[in-house]
Amino acid sequence: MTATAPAPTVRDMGQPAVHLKDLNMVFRGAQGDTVALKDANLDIAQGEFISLIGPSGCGKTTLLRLMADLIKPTGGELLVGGKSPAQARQERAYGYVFQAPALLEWRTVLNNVLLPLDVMNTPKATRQARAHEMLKLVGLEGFAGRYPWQLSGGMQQRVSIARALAFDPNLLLMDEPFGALDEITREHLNGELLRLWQETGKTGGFVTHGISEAVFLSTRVVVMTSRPGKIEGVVDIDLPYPRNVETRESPRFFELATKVRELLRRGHGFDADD
Ligand SMILES: Nc1ncnc2c1ncn2[C@@H]1O[C@H](COP(=O)(O)OP(=O)(O)OP(=O)(O)O)[C@@H](O)[C@H]1O
Repeated sequence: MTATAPAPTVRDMGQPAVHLKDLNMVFRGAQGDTVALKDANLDIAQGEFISLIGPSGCGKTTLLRLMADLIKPTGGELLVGGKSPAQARQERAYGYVFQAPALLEWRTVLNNVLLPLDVMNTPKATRQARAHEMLKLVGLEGFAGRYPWQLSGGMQQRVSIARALAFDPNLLLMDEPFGALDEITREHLNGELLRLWQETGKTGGFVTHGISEAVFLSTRVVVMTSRPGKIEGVVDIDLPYPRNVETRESPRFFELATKVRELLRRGHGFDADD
């Protein structure tokens, strides 16, 4: 399905959804220190969709994990919705989707989506309705009774997204959710994710290796480089909505993809002619 909802209102410059100021993350190890993130500065506005792109090891997952309070920064400032990541986590301000679907094989699709609601003891009367609503949102209402192993990889990731949205978080963090899928399935799911983002008005943080995917989905693409991991540049994606197959074939799409590619090449130390 292609996105048909009206363009979202982004860049609400009130309280940023995420605020990074000189953020640093150094992993200390027996073999020496790894500077996974150096002096990162970024504000993500409410309702934006930001992609993080860059070579392997440049700190994309680290940045996402910091936002999700899965690890603590070694320096700098990080606020999620104006609060510390720990507080944001307690208040269920974000949902997290991992690279692999991470579903419980012995629970049905519905019960996987219900899991966080069960754990948090959400009132029983609303739990089921909420889980069904989320499955509908990701286009899987007919699969509630199936088990994860009966679904394709793409469908499993949609269940993961439904589960991450169960608490109605403001921020949806996704770490290469479609990385293992074939190109056409990924393009289809990009369209679905864009629709979902527009329908829900969530703020999106998305890690990817795909330039097309990043440009198609995002309001801005954050290009990162490695050794040490840092933000090399940010590309504004001014493609109109709705975005669809034609969007990917438009001259502006190619211009923006080229811009992202040039920043990536600069980060790699390649010249334009290499
Ligand atoms: N828990 C950890 N302990 C030690 N080093 C770590 C840890 N997590 C990440 N690193 C190191 O930090 C750097 C950044 O890793 P990160 O996983 O954030 O990169 P990435 O950009 O997401 O890579 P990829 O695209 O391959 O997933 C790497 O050099 C990695 O080895």
